[in-house]
Amino acid sequence: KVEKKKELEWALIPPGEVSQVDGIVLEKNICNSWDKIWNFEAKPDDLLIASYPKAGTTWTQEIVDLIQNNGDIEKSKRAPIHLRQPFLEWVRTTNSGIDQANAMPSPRTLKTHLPVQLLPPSFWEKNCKIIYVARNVKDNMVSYYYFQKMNKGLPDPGSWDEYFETFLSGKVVWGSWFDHVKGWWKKKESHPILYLFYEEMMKDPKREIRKVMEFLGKNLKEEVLDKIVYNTSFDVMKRNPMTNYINDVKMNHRLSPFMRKGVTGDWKNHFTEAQNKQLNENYEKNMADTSLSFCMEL
Ligand SMILES: Nc1ncnc2c1ncn2[C@@H]1O[C@H](COP(=O)(O)O)[C@@H](OP(=O)(O)O)[C@H]1O
Ligand SMILES: CCc1ccc(OS(=O)(=O)O)cc1
Repeated sequence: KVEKKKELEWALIPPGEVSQVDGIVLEKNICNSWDKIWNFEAKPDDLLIASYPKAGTTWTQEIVDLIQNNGDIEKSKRAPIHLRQPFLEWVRTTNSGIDQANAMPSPRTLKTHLPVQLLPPSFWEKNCKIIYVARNVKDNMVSYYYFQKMNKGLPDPGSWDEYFETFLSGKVVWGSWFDHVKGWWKKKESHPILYLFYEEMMKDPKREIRKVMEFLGKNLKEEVLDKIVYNTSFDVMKRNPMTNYINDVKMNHRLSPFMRKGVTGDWKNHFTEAQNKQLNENYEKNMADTSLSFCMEL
């Protein structure tokens, strides 16, 4: 009965409305608050975790939080991840990521999905450390499709075939995957950015966690690193109410859980042969001007 009530309540929530900032599709709430977001005052000791949506942001956030807390699991369970690390551009009627960040003591860790050109300039001026995480386009697209289906904060994605075209056109919330990953990759040349890959995190989580630790200037014992690897594994994070967004009223986990599959190569279960060919051609064209490369299967 409770489940049925929740289902009805979710069905009544209108899907997210969008508008644009400088040609980038964003949630309408974000566009309406753009001046406040753009003028956000970063501090030199802020750490920013940036990504295209569904690239492994939450995974990276939990790794960072556990490193900062020397692997203390209980400390990382102090609050849901979006309260521990405010989502910079997130806006709701009574609250926003900016308000949360402004009310927080330093050192702060923040999260954003903004493309590099829309990041508030104070992050560059204050030379803040940034961790960017990227995921191969095919799995990223599949994951985003399911997320748009289950999250009423975003527009309904339509059918898979429709979404495939929308995604490739770049007219999805937070913009083109290609421009996002390339823009942040380029910025790495002039700014302290640790650029991580979801697929590398899957292949060797301990190696990637160590990279994060070194970037943060920490030195943790091997057993602490092992503990972090275990507690940030997909199965553990899926069961952790502080990382699985289970209490977010806009998300319908019965339709598709936030912690969905956590694998590389699930795109093979969704792409038709024709779609795979179209994407490969599109990929070649769009990635011709970058040294960035991705692994599509492990
Ligand atoms: N610890 C973990 N290990 C592997 N994948 C994880 C993970 N935690 C979250 N994910 C996956 O990362 C994606 C969500 O990314 P984000 O946090 O950026 O929204 C989802 O992918 P899938 O939908 O492919 O399962 C989710 O399952
Ligand atoms: C629409 C708001 C929203 C909420 C949560 C999100 O999660 S994630 O950043 O993709 O992990 C994204 C957008």
